[in-house]
Amino acid sequence: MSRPRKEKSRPSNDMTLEIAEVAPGGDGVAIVTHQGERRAVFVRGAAPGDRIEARVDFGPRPARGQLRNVVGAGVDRVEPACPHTMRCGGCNWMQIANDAQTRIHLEHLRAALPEAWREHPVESVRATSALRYRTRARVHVRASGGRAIVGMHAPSSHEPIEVDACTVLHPTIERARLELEPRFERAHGTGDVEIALGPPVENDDERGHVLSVRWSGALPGEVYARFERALTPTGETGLRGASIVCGEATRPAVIGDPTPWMAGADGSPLQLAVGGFAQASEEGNLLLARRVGELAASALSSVPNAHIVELYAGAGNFTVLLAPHGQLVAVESHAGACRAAQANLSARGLAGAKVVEADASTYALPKALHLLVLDPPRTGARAVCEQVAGLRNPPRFLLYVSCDLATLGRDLHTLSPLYRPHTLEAFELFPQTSHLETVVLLERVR
Ligand SMILES: C[S@@+](CC[C@H](N)C(=O)[O-])C[C@H]1O[C@@H](n2cnc3c(N)ncnc32)[C@H](O)[C@@H]1O
Repeated sequence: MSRPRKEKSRPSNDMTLEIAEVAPGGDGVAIVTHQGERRAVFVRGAAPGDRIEARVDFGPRPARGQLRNVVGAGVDRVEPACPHTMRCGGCNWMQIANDAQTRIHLEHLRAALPEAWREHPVESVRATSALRYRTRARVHVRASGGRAIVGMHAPSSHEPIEVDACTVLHPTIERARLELEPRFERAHGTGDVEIALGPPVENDDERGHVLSVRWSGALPGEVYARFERALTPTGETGLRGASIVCGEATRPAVIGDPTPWMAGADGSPLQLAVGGFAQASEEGNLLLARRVGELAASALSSVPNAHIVELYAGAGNFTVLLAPHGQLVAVESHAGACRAAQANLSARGLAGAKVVEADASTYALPKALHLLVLDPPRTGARAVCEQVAGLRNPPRFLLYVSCDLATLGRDLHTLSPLYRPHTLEAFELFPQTSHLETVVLLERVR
């Protein structure tokens, strides 16, 4: 007599699943029949081709599976470089080989494109470092009873979890992260700390870091005193400055110089805004920004004194490369980023470019425009693309830099009747994660 199948004695939601593919959000997807219905089950931490045991919750749609055990590894599965990957919300693709990450990203990018553009060639640009690349980190602090926990968010949660080492952080950022916990001793409350790099120096080992702290209530004086004592001079790795905003305060307490910096793609340092946007990887950004500059230059090569608008300009990462090609207006909503962009332009003798502090989504585009550059946040640029689609004379070239495939796809659909793809490039700026940076240069068809 054959033994009864083990699955039958389990509760119905403990299942063996075959992972058919990975969804753009990063989860593995299995298709199962549940109560006579075909259901998709999304599982964090799964790789394509995996056979896994999972506890499945059919309540939400799609259903959610919690990975219990990998019983058969798919060909793309690797041993994660970090032991915390299932507890930490930071890197959702540590279990997928780097080559496969790139292949899946390209599949996701193609699927997001308007159908008529899916055969267009897509270049993939690999990150030079797949570990220790993040030059910016946000960590979460919870302090009570004299002790503080500094950690990353758990997946789909705002609870900080402690990790003894983070393999994707740049060594300077990782050192700074590990120094934080004792600095918050005897504090009470919760907070977020952004860790970024200080000004570039010749020897990268001597690069300092800066902190931007946002705390729920008041912080005791001894915490400020610890940050002050930690300040280190240029030429030594350590803290260059901190900006601390507590409770409802609108102005920060400033210790040292908290200005974050990164290497600019034109070879000069680029000042960033405290609390403003910064690309996640300095090294990856050099590849990205250089390419944006090259594509703009090639699009405008036959247009003397071109009119260029750059929306979502940040602190001028691309602005300083676009400004030499014509009359440029850069639009950004963060006041500190606008000041930094202006300073970066002035430091390069490019003060003729105009920086406008405004909402890009309602910014009225000028009638004659040769190039429009967009680098929106993950929510994309729906209103801008609708405005472009309604213009009598849309810009001849549109360069869209995106960090979110879903909103990029939506916006390209709006633009597709007017434009054809000139260049499509996928930048692996966030290795070990499902996130992808995309650069799309479009040329007007009529
Ligand atoms: C993805 S970042 C790009 C910044 C810059 N291109 C860079 O590479 O550093 C998006 C920028 O858009 C800004 N932003 C977000 N919403 C905005 C809006 N409605 N209007 C103008 N700028 C906005 C953010 O402050 C941020 O600086």
